[in-house]
Amino acid sequence: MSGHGPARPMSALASPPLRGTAHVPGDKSISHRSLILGALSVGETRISGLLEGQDVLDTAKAMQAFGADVVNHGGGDWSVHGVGVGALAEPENVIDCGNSGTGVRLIMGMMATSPITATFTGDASLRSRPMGRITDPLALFGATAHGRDGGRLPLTLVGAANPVPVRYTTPMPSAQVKSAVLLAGLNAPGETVVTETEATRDHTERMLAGFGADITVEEDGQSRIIRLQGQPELRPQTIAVPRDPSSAAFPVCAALLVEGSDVLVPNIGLNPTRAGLYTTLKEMGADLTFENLREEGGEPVADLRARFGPLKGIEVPPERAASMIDEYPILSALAATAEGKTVMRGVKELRVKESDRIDAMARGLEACGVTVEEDEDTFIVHGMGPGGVPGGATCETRLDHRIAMSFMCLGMATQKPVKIDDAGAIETSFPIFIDLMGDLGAVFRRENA
Ligand SMILES: O=C(O)C1=C[C@@H](OP(=O)(O)O)[C@@H](O)[C@H](O)C1
Ligand SMILES: C=C(OP(=O)(O)O)C(=O)O
Repeated sequence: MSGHGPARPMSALASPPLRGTAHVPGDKSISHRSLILGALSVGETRISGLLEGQDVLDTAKAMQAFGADVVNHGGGDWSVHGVGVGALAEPENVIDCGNSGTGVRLIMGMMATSPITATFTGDASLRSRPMGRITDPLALFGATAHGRDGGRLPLTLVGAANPVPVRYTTPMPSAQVKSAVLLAGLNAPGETVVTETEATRDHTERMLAGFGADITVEEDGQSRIIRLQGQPELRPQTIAVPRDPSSAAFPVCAALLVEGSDVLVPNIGLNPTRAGLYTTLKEMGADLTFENLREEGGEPVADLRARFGPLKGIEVPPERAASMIDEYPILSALAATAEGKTVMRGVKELRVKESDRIDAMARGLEACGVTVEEDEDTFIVHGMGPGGVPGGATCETRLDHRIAMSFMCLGMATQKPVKIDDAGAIETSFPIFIDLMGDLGAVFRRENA
């Protein structure tokens, strides 16, 4: 969907202690990949716990356009009858990936080595995001992209008729770039090798192995070399999607923000390539426990319990950035209520997300009375202590779900309410956010546009 209708302003008021259990939705990264790999397997892939956020629904629709049969059985249960590697149909219309960088970038990778052409677009946020980071490596396989200035959407990708395998080192830490190259490598004859110098989320590698691809990963510290043999026959799978640690971050951090809170967030995927926020919170002194640590579907899972308590500002090291890249907005909101400053280094990738997240958080926090400092790659928040943030501002959300949810959480613990100009983007990743937080005790108020 390339837009979400009229703006929906909303305010967060001071909250009583948050109490209860928060069942957050399925992991967004794994949900996209389940649909895409399902479409590339011959036969039926069954998925339970799929995230039914708009980003993933747009990917489901795209898979239909490429020839897969995607069925929603209700209650998070979906099935995909795939066409197989190398057998994608040419879409009859433009593929609209809405707000989703993951969706459009992985799908471009998926089709780049098939002899078909597709045109991609998205909402104003997605149309502003760089796609050259994907189309450059896809050109090495033989695909051709015709996009707007800077490789932006709308963009037409002409898949390679005679693809060749590729060796590629990702120039920035990006699981989307790595995954696009691996998905393209699936239909290239021979071995495609992707090297990353900083480890990023590894769901694509894990899931490709699960679907029967011949893939190996050699790790050397932070650096990883991934080798994939092209043209496998992928086997359909039964997938139980773990709950999303990036969504769990909101009820967890809200509990750490609001005095007297005690919240349980069960069944959270804690893949080490995703869990950097939780390490950071512990370093800040958070009362956070991991109960029932176990393994489910090849991913580590635990029940998180967060209780309010004093937090101190810390330095978050740059090498941790990839493992918590989507959590910096909520961390910066939380940091505003800690004692002392929180320094986040190595975070320039935040500038090319759904919005420039450093700028969006900086301007909103300043409007709420918080002192911040920034340069291209660093963000510093000066904490004002529990109850110390004035609030009383309207924060721009810029079509960015994580900015919207971060300011809604901050407003639960500010002296005056915090208003956001539009809650609409929250639907992309966490459609039940408002109700779930309300059930824990949060007080949100819809405002007039
Ligand atoms: O591969 C993925 O599922 C994702 C990778 C990350 O993006 P980058 O690859 O651009 O860092 C992350 O921000 C996004 O929410 C999901
Ligand atoms: C960056 C994000 O998503 P995407 O890149 O898929 O739009 C996110 O969910 O925070």
